[in-house]
Amino acid sequence: MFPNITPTRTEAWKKLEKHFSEIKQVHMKDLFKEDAERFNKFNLQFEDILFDFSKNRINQETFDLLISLAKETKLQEAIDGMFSGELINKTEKRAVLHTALRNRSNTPIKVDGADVMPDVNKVLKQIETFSNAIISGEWKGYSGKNITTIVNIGIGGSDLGPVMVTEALKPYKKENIDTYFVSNVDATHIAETLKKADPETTLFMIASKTFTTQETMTNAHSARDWFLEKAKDVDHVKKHFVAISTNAEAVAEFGIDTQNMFEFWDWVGGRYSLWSAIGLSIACTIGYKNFEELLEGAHAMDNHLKSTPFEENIPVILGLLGIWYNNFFGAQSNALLPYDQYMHRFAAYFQQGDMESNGKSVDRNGEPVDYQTGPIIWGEPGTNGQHAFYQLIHQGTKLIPCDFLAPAISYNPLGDHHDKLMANFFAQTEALMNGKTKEEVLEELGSLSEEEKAFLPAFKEFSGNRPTNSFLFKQLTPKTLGSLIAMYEHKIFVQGVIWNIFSFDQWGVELGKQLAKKILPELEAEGEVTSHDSSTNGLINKYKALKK
Ligand SMILES: O=P(O)(O)OC[C@H]1O[C@H](O)[C@@H](O)[C@@H](O)[C@@H]1O
Repeated sequence: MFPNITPTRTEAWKKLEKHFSEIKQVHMKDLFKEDAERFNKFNLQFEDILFDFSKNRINQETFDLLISLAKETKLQEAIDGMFSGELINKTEKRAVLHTALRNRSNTPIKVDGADVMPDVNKVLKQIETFSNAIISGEWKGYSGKNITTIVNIGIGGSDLGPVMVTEALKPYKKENIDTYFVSNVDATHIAETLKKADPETTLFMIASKTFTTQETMTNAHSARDWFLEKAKDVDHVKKHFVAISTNAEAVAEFGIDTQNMFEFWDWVGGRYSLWSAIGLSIACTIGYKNFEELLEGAHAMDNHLKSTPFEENIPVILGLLGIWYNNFFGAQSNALLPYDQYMHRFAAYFQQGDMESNGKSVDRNGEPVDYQTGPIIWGEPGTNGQHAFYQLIHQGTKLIPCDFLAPAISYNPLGDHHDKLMANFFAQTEALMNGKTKEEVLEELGSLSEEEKAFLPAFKEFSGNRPTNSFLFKQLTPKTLGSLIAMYEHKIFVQGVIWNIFSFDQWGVELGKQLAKKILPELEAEGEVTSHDSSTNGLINKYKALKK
């Protein structure tokens, strides 16, 4: 049985509250001074990834109490439940098995008594065959030319993962294939993309789990119209349109040959679907072997989560540290700061991953929670972020726990760029931890007037004691990226279990969708709209007047 325990009622939580009142004033600087072994105690190595969590506002007691919180909330049972195909997404009565998509050991995983692995392997084979045919040029467009452009049309989970991964793994990109992503229903997105495409050499991937999403269907129809304007014959559609979906009926209705459909299943959540056929654009961009490496990396992290004691379990510790700041220090957000330009969509990807999963305010019994749940996720790659928002992280009134991520080896070994980049990474985490005292400021101000010395230090002081996690890995290979993504996926899972919320549904995105459907005909009809509140009526009517 999946656990259902209110975290705030556990012994560990009560102890953590008491412990928090004792440790909240303690400065990390002193913790480092007191213990020369602190780094050694609070770092873990997973394959090529070093996880340093020593720059956190914790001591051994905090760590032990957090681990007991995970144990008391029966996290291990929850992990076992997810991996074994239990219907843990209870509000949708579904299993949660993105881990099966990358189950490289191929052990049977059962949903409703049937092993899902044969189907998973069948679709993987289909992805392999198809991506090889596209990359090799064996697959031809209607006029006999090779495919050179892929346009993936999807949104949310059917877009963000492939966007993030194809950007992150650009060094592995096949030279003869250019991949674009269209998500927004704003016509600008598709119009600007199609300017770069030629119908004879373009392949559209219509990616939608439900195949009913308004944005995706609208873009798909516009793409089809654009294609047919030149290709003329509807029979040519099958060479230029493939579908990725769980909804075969809707795919056929759209006019895509179901032979060109790549299936996935309702036990794959949209935001956890890049490992499924939704990853087809990834495989066609970087090659199937590299896509498989991505799966390997994720699988290795899955095994780590499943079978490593919590004390050495990276996603578990990452999740617990997040809870420590979120629920005890009152931190509201978590910044993801990759020092790798290729990872520039990483934070955007986990905005959906984390916020759609844990942005919930009722527990597993349907009762409102009286404690904080999912954080706001944000971030930009370093050093851009440094020159934009780090001011607030260093000296603002909000505590913002940050994750720094970087490779030791750059794919672009140009001059001393990478050392400079990394010098900034290390300097930032050090500065956030140490801060700068009044004495240090005064020393720097040596030659200034007494008046300035009295006035300026208040502004130039840094309190420090701002927590960071550091992830330093050898190089951003497909395998390492797979592990990093799975690590954050599992961090989200761990937190959802402890907060006793359902992490795998997303009812909160429905209301806006429903209302938009209702408003659309009102925009197209003649006359004034009066069916809403005065603000909404006013805006709609102004819009109708302006667009005339
Ligand atoms: O793949 P689909 O079905 O088009 O859904 C796209 C997105 O729609 C909604 O915003 C949510 O349900 C997301 O989780 C999902 O990723």
